[in-house]
Amino acid sequence: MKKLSVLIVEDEKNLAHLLERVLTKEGYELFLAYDGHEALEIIKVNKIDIVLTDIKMPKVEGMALLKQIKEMDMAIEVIVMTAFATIDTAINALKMGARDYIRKPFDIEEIVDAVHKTSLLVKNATFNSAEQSAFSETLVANSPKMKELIKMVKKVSGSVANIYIQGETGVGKELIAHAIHELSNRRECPFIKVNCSALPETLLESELFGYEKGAFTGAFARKLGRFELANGGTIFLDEIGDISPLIQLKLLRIIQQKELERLGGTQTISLDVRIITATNKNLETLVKEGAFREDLYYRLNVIPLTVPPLRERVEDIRDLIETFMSISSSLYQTKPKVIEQQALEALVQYSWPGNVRELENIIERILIISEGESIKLQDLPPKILKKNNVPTESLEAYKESVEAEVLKRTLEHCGGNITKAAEKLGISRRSLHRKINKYNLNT
Ligand SMILES: Nc1ncnc2c1ncn2[C@@H]1O[C@H](COP(=O)(O)OP(=O)(O)OP(=O)(O)O)[C@@H](O)[C@H]1O
Repeated sequence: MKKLSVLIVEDEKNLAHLLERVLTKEGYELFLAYDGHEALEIIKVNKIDIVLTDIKMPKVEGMALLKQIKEMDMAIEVIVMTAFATIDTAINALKMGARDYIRKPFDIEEIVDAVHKTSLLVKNATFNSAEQSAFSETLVANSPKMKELIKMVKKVSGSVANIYIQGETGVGKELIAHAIHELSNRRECPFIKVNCSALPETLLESELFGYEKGAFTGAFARKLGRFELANGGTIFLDEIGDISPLIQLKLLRIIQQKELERLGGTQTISLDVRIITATNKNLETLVKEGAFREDLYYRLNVIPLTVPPLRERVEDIRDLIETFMSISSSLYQTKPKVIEQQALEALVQYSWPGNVRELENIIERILIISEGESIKLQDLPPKILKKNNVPTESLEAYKESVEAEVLKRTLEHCGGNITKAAEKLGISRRSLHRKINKYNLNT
């Protein structure tokens, strides 16, 4: 973590240098000013976290300095030092926003303690605002339905209860699960995601619960399971509706006993993991059909959350476009485009079966292939234009134009290196060669 910076404002040079030496040793980055003017100049051009200032000083007096610092940046914490400490000056300083005051003469330890205490506050504030902005910058939630959901997310993030997130494919279930973790007091521990539908039963079992060396043929070394890795934090089990009866039973045991044993192991490991599950299937129906254990369903579904489909929150579309435009344009190093009203209206009318992920993909493609500075109706894919009666090229021609453009950009990005480009595109070198010939990209 970056060192916190402390500015000492003190006209007694010997004292200023003594404080500088001691606080540097304590791990702070130090700045020195011998009067208030100098202090303000330093604050203007440097990122200062804590100011330690004398009250009686030439030029700008300590109280006036405190006022100006707070006007410049409320987040800077100020500790005042004074030889004339009456209760009144102390109270005034605190009223004006000082964090602490210290009476002169003081022990050096007193100053170090006060700076340490204040630095904890600074670190917490920085951390919280970083989390907060990470949360709000990436997660668009302006529609009434999303605002309601976010309200719930904030409410439940503080509890330890298991959460079950429902919602169609691509609505943002994982993003919400992550937000819950980031807003909880588990944020400093891991957030571990497992896609339960991606692995066959035995692999999923060892992935989740881990195994000891020799537990089965091929278990050459101990492997820690995802539950163990998530200890203290959150595990996000995506596509939970797809887990087999055996895994359902093991999961139920873990939730009940709050401990696990690795496969082939005898040691019991205590677990403190919050479980967030998600699925775009209807888990209740699976329970009714006997495919999912009812007792497990109730354990997982302590707090149910539903992420609404995009068609029910079209108010978010404009901001989502802006978010994806800015992500993609920095990825492809191109200028972001603005959306024209007609095009926005067409997007609002579309049904969005693939939800936010589908919008994300469309914006990425438009940024790559469309030429103008803005997104026009004609730039939208045929499936969206169909409803708007806009004549357009055939689907095949459209697909090919996208493919050619993606290949061209990737090749450029990889400096013409076929192996790298093929790897990036997830296709074989042979197939890339064929496409290069097809689209005449050699020249
Ligand atoms: N509200 C939102 N604001 C910004 N981006 C979003 C929002 N919702 C979803 N996204 C983005 O859309 C994409 C799909 O979201 P995510 O993977 O969270 O959906 P999901 O519901 O978990 O999907 P699946 O059903 O396939 O598991 C991600 O890239 C995510 O960052």
